[in-house]
Amino acid sequence: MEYSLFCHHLYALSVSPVKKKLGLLFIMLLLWVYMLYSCVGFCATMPRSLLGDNSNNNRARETEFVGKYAEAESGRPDPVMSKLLSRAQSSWTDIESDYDEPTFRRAPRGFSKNDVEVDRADDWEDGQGGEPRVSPLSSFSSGSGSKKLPQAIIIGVKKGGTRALLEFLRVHPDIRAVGAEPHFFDRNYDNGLDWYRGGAFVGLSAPKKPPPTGHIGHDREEESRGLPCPPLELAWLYQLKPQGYSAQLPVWFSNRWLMSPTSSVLSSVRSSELIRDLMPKTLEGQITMEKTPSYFVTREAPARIYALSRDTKLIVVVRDPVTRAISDYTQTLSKKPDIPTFESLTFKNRTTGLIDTSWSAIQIGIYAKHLDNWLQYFPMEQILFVSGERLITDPAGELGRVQDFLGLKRIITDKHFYFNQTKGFPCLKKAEGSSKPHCLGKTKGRTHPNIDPEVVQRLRDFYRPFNMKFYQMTGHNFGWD
Ligand SMILES: Nc1ncnc2c1ncn2[C@@H]1O[C@H](COP(=O)(O)OS(=O)(=O)O)[C@@H](OP(=O)(O)O)[C@H]1O
Repeated sequence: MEYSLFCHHLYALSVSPVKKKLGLLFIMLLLWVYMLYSCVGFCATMPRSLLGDNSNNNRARETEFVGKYAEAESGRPDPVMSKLLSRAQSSWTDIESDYDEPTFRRAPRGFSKNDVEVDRADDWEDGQGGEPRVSPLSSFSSGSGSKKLPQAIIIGVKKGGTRALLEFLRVHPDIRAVGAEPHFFDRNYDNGLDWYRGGAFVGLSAPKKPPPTGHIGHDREEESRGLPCPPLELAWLYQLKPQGYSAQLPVWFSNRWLMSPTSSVLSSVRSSELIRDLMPKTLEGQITMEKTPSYFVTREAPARIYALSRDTKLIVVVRDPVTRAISDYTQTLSKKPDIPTFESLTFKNRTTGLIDTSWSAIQIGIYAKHLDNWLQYFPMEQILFVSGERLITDPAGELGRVQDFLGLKRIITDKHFYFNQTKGFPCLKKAEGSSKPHCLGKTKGRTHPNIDPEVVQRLRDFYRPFNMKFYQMTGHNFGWD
């Protein structure tokens, strides 16, 4: 019966020209609906960033998960997490941090001893903290992997050798590391998790609006190596130009976007004025890492990291606190040549010989005190102490310990290093993503000024009991005394 009805309709269509047209229209409509359906399916499989998926939905789902996790742990809403979660709702375009603002801009009252602690632009400026050497665009367009929050963090110490450790670790195929220091758990915590995982405008002068076309990422180091400017992944910028990026990468410079920046412009652009990408994409089994040495001395950092994940593995590169203090001072001196001498900054009162423990260069080296703060949240087994001294004399040995700690195969061995006589430090035979040898930049391994031996001795005496306590706590004698 149905069959004959269908035949009848077909017959009727074939005879009437009006019905013929109607039938044709109907078929076109069907085709159109089918195409629409396919397109919707395709869009759903596109990377969420391309779709501008900063949607509250996804964030809500994710934050709900983290929040529940934190709540379940404590049995009540976690205030740290609540703050984090509430901030995670803010829009991408609001992200503008004081990431790189040197203290002396904020405090025009002349030199403060502790400028040194907050003035942490060095990694960016020398390019060591630059972009991932593999263009993020490639992973973005291929859609391979996903951005994860770090499972392991190098939390300190400043001037301990943290950059060397991270650069060496990046050679491992199972490690993906953020080049720059995110400073999430100290300065940028209020930016929320999306900022930490994703990417952002950073710096004071970067505009809230994206450039008209692509975007940039560049640092001196990459330029000196002759690499092309790597574009940086930033979802909503790609939305503006989804077909790809231009080889002419615009740069925000002197309050405007330069569409064809010259190399001299690029080399003078402060990294804080670039658009940065944070977490790299990782594949299953790969570990995401970052390093921010100031975490170790940040009171709130342990609780914040714990709130995010109590399983985070922590690595601390420690170095003789006296040499560390001199290294710290040398860094400040390189930026502000007019500062007082190390000797005069060391003492509250030179005649009484009272050490000024409020000076961050001194304060950071009281490792036992800072470690105590971390042990309130993390067990000792979750913290690995790397010797900054051994990292120079036996990098492969220290890297072996780190790989074991991270549960990775020992892939980085002495075959990866050579000692560069000119640099005076071990360097990589091949850096990650390159076939060329790679030493750290000139801000690593500076020549230290000569310090009065009496002052050095006084500092050694000052640190000795704290060092002993630290050896006791870690179960390891670092041999500084
Ligand atoms: N392989 C290699 N190459 C160059 N430099 C090396 C290396 N290994 C360790 N170091 C030491 O690292 C010191 C800088 O430490 P950080 O990277 O932790 O500094 S920072 O806190 O990120 O500014 C730096 O301190 P200074 O010598 O005082 O400049 C170096 O001594």
